[in-house]
Amino acid sequence: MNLVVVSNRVARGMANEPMTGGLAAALLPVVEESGAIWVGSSGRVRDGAHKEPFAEIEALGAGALALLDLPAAHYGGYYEGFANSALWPALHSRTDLIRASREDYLSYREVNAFMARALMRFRKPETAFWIQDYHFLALGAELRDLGVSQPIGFFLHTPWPDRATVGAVPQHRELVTAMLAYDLIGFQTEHDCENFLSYVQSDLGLTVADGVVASRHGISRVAVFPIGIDPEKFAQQAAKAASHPDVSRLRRSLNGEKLAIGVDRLDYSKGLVNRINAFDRMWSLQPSLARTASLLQIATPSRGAIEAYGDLQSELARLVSDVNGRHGEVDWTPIRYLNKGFGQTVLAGLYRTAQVGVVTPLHDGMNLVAKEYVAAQNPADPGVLVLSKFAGAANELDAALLVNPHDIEGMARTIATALSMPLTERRMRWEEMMAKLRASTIQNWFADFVDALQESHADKEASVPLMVEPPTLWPLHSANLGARYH
Ligand SMILES: O=P(O)(O)OC[C@H]1O[C@H](O[C@H]2O[C@H](CO)[C@@H](O)[C@H](O)[C@H]2O)[C@H](O)[C@@H](O)[C@@H]1O
Ligand SMILES: O=c1ccn([C@@H]2O[C@H](COP(=O)(O)OP(=O)(O)O)[C@@H](O)[C@H]2O)c(=O)[nH]1
Repeated sequence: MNLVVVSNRVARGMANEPMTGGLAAALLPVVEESGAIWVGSSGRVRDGAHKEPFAEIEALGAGALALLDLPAAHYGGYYEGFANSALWPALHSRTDLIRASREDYLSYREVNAFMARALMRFRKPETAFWIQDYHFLALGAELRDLGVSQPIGFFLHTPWPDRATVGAVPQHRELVTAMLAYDLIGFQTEHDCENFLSYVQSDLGLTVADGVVASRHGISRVAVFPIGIDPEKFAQQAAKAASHPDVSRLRRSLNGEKLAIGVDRLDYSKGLVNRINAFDRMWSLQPSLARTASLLQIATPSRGAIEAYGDLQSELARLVSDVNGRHGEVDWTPIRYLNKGFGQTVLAGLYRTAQVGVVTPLHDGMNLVAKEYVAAQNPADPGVLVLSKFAGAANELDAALLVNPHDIEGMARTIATALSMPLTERRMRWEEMMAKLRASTIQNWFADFVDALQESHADKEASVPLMVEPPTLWPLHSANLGARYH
């Protein structure tokens, strides 16, 4: 099989450069090993690109990376507009932040159609396409319109919210209908899957049986594939990074003080404000923790051209300065706040230096930082993970100290508990979490999805004759909707 992986964000094979987000970080090693072609945005735009797609192609491990210049006229409406100001807030249940214009939607559809045309260059008879994330909900349907009959799978890295929240996106019906062109639709959690199937049944009136949806596109299988990391590789990196200058400088600066660490894109879904408020509350409730425990918060700038992100950056800067002003001492800064990115090797060393990892999103598809923090720990003296129950990672990492990020006082107490947890309990919890990470690696995730895609496609091919007479074989909930979709 010849695999073509498509995502908006791609990573080049440079381990010492900061990754922009978990999708690129997770895919890089597996795409490198698999020999797939990875197609994504070059980050540059080009006038008239839609007439003739331009791709710079470079080697990536056993495969290749194709970096496409996206059409200049539509890039803003697609990326900052519809993808990140309509879909992202909706998918993270922030309907108050949705900014959805018809123009942006059309740009989004233009870029999906453009990507489909660009992909034709990589299509062979044995090609399977694997499309990543909310930037390309309609790409499968565009490919089918171009006559692609090969397997096409889709994986969503973010949460999929409840029906009412999906319904807040004006074009929800068109988009979800387009998604049904995929043979396989993967989600991070069981809950996301259930929400999607409930939408498809109730809002589109389609039949669902055993996770399989029947629509005018044929059948699509919906299943859960929780994304993982390579825990052994991360553990090795963390041990090696102890001598990295940034890591040793951090250790020296601590003077025996305990450290909590947070590493996030500067995004409103990550619960950064709530987290800082929880530390503020902790130092107020337990003044003995002042001077003895501090927070290192790395908040990597993200999507800075979008107003909600700019507002959050200003709010956090004010909040951190206020907390440091109130709790700080001449020789002690409670929160070290960094607005920059680090390479993963250094990050691994920073995670291992910290006694507590704090990951407190309000909603998060998975959150790989939570998994990386666990993998980076010293097995003889592991740190404690404080994890939001609203991160996808909480399904597997239930031996973490799970918190509700809306409960500031509860989080403050839990962080204090984590800072003083005895070694036996830390080891017990860490071993349990590490076993889960080893059982569900990024390599397994990749292989499981690709296998399931082949199977789903074979099932779809076998089911085509059945679709000729849908009313008998695929009874619908409502005759009206049936007429529209079959
Ligand atoms: O590409 P950007 O706009 O800079 O954003 C970075 C990525 O953010 C999101 O990452 C998600 O994928 C992770 C891996 O599955 C998951 O752990 C996390 O919960 C998600 O938020 C986004 O979904 C990606 O498309 C972006 O590239
Ligand atoms: O300065 C940084 C901050 C983050 N990351 C990486 O970015 C990814 C973040 O993924 P996560 O799933 O936690 O969240 P996302 O940003 O994708 O929403 C992780 O692999 C981090 O190691 C990085 O390389 N450098």
